[in-house]
Amino acid sequence: MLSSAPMAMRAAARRAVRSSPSITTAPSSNRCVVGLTNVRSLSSARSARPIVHRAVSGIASQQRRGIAATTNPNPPLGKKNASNDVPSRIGLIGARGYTGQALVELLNNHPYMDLRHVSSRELAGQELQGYSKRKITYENLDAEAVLQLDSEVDCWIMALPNGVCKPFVDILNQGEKKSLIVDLSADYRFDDSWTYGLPELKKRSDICQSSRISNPGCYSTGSQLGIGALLDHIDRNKTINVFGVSGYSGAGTKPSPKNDVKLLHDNLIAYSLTGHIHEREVAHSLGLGQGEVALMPHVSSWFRGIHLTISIPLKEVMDSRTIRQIYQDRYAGEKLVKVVGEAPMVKDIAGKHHVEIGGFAVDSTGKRVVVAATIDNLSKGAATQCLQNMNLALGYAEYEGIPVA
Ligand SMILES: NC(=O)C1=CN([C@@H]2O[C@H](COP(=O)(O)OP(=O)(O)OC[C@H]3O[C@@H](n4cnc5c(N)ncnc54)[C@H](OP(=O)(O)O)[C@@H]3O)[C@@H](O)[C@H]2O)C=CC1
Ligand SMILES: CC(=O)N[C@@H](CCC(=O)OP(=O)(O)O)C(=O)O
Repeated sequence: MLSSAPMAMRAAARRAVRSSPSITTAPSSNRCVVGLTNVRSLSSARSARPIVHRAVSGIASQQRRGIAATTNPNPPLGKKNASNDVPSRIGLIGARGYTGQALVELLNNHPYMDLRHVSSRELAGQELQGYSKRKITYENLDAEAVLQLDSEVDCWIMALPNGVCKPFVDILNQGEKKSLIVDLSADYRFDDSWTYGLPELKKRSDICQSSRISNPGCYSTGSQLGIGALLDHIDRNKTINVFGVSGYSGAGTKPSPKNDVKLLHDNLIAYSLTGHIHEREVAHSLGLGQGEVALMPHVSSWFRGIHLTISIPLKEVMDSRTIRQIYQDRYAGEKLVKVVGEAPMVKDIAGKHHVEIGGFAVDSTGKRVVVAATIDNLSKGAATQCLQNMNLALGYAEYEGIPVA
């Protein structure tokens, strides 16, 4: 919950901070140093203590919020710095959808984030349910309206279908204030001016300093974490095959055969068996060539959770134990990746925030391993990863507000 101080008092405090004559712009040369220090702090925060108040405060995020760098840019863990009393103000575009709902739930439990605006064309005028920190009414916000509200928001989350959020991004790009934008769609995942927010495999320091974060989706995140640890051992002349089955929430709320519960009953539907956009995304992001990864997606009758069976060709003979150890070493300390022995089950991952990787069955040649991974498409496949990225970019401890099992 947010602090119990009345809203008016906190608003006055925020105005005071913003209008402070002592506010200056930190020299750009400081940014990288602070960013790197942040990353070190984050690692120690992860291993050292469960509760970290706004222990790291990214210069980039302070500048976005009009707050000067403090003289001590890296305050001790557990101590608040000057900006800590001011929760980050969040706008959620596409709040009616499945990922939007998952984000509302997470933000409701985040100690330093304050949801301010939620948009839905269908629910405009209705009260947002499941958010207890304040009363919020759904608004129908177009791009112009979002720009008008930008001064009241530190971070916009775009939880819109693919191909819809460009006008919002374009208009915010024109504005002077560079609020953080995290986009859940696939629209900017190949755009080099955006940061691809997969913390476990990319540079956290880049995410910390970014104001445009493209959030990888469910198949992409599960596949990359399932393959990424073995990159140095893959036979690049052969194809990595990923057989995936998703729960139907992966298809969103817009009615289609892929979320038709009647059609899915006792059924499994294969779709986009070649050329799915996430196939290209996985290869691109892992630094592999087109055609090196084959993704075969399916959807079935459960609501949330994805199972991925990944067959990886190896360039040398390896055994199961060695491979499992490679995964354990690669993901040591990562709270949202669990390496297990047996192939994980999709029923165990629903509602959880991590990815589980196991199986590690090596065939009789010793040159092919089959790895199984499970991920909740709405959590680590979308909302949890979004919050992880927001925490990093807004200067909070990476797992703040994320129930880590
Ligand atoms: N579902 C999943 O498991 C995952 C989804 N994603 C990605 O996240 C994004 C959101 O997915 P999801 O929550 O499932 O989608 P939903 O279909 O459940 O929700 C879409 C949301 O966008 C709004 N919306 C739809 N069309 C428009 C439009 N033209 N203009 C403005 N608002 C619109 C809808 O509200 P309203 O119609 O009321 O305005 C709704 O709130 C997608 O890009 C998806 O690819 C990523 C990972 C996993
Ligand atoms: C069952 C189903 O339809 N799933 C979606 C994947 C959802 C997802 O991964 O979202 P991103 O598109 O943002 O990555 C699909 O195949 O397009």
